[in-house]
Amino acid sequence: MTFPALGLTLDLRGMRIPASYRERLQPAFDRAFAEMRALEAGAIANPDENRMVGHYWLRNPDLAPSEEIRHEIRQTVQDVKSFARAVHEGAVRGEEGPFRHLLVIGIGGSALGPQMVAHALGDPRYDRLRPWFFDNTDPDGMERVLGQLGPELGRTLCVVISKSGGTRETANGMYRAQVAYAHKGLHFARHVVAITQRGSRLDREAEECGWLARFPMWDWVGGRTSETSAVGLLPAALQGINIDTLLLGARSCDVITRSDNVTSNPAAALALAWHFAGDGRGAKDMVVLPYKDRLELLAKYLQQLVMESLGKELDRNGRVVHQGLTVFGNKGTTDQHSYVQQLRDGLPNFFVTLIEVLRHQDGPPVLMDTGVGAGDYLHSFCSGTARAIAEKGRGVIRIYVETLSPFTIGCLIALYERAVGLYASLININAYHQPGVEAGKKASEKIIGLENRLLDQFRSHRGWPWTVEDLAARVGATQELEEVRELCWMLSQNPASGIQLLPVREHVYFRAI
Ligand SMILES: O=P(O)(O)OC[C@H]1O[C@](O)(CO)[C@@H](O)[C@@H]1O
Repeated sequence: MTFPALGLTLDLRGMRIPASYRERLQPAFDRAFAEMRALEAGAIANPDENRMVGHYWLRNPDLAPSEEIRHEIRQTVQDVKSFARAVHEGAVRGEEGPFRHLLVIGIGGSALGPQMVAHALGDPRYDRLRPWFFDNTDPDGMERVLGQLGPELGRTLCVVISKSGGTRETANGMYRAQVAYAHKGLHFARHVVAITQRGSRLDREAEECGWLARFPMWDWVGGRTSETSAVGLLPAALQGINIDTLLLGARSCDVITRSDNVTSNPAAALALAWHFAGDGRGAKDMVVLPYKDRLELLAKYLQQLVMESLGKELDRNGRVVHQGLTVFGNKGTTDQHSYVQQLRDGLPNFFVTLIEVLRHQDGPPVLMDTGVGAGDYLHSFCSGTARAIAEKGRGVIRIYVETLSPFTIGCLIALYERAVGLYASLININAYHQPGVEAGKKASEKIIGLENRLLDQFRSHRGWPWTVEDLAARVGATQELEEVRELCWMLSQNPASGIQLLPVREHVYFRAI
């Protein structure tokens, strides 16, 4: 199927989907289309959290169910653009001059979209602000970024993004940044904006401390579908990317993927292909291989969009189903020299999506010694790999986009958002909550609590050599012996903790020095 208005072609012939399979799924598709219509009209499509699901409104506010929401969306886009303009013109500037760098602090849906878009559309040679990211609580990762920013911190604008406003990794990133500014005698508040829900902890801090600006997130936008909200738009606009065109790409794709006809709706066709490949149970993994360096982070972005949405224990009727669709991939042709060997000859537990950008570069190509350009090779490897994999009976989806631009990126984002939503309806799961993520968060809080109790114990008995068992007993954690052992080991490997490991014959002791 070719969509000239999108500059996009989807070729599913390599999936060999029998017409009878589509016909069998037609009633499920009819339901999925009806559910999608209801979702776009403002139904509580995320009943577990009692929320509407409104990412499609972000690029077409007229669709939103109330005037208040329509106004907020429009106003936010205006505010994003005015703020970015003021930054670019130097009207809003850092304490040491006009902003030249952008440090985005966020995680998951509050980082992956901005990272993917920055990588796809930016260029350090021309970016208005150069983007950097804290997307983890890894101190070494943060130091590496700060080290590179070095003397430029006073010309670095931080964008702290957290829908909930309470995500620990993001709070740590923000705290580390605050310390860095303070260390240089700079005021953090004059170099930072927040994107979060009104009234969240982050929002309150931003307001109380007089940050440069605050932009809203809403409970009806999920993190993994937030690229067309301020979460994605503000970093992109600051970098100098045309966000109107990105929104237009998403809106144009929405128009086409709103069709009720599976054979002419690329998102529905993708959902059909995923269903066929994995028998509606995710039995086959989805390998995403864009043949384009700039799209290297697309698979990582789609990994969250697809796996956090579809990886669910229960269906919407509360039955245990253990659903999901595993996504991985980096970029072609590079991956051909890595795991593609297995794709052709090994376990047939996957289907592959090859994404090709037909225009290779803006300027004229440098011809290779063979008389053609490097991009011609990129095409030949993509096409050759598609054939080689298909020859072995493995499923191949091909997506062609004419050029890589803000329009195309908006279009790809919208295409996959809709495909995920339709597929979730087909398999009867709620794509818009993520109950599983909470378990890990709660467990980690307990471990931090245990670490604090251990440190208190160590500090109140400096020099005393403890066995793990004795320590666990002293802090009331005899049931968590493994956690105590891991913590002591981890602390002893970080000299700043002041905890030492003392091997004495066959025993291991730990002590505070
Ligand atoms: O934007 P927040 O609230 O900081 O959350 C970040 C990410 O964390 C998650 O809730 C999962 O932990 C994602 O769904 C979300 O994108």
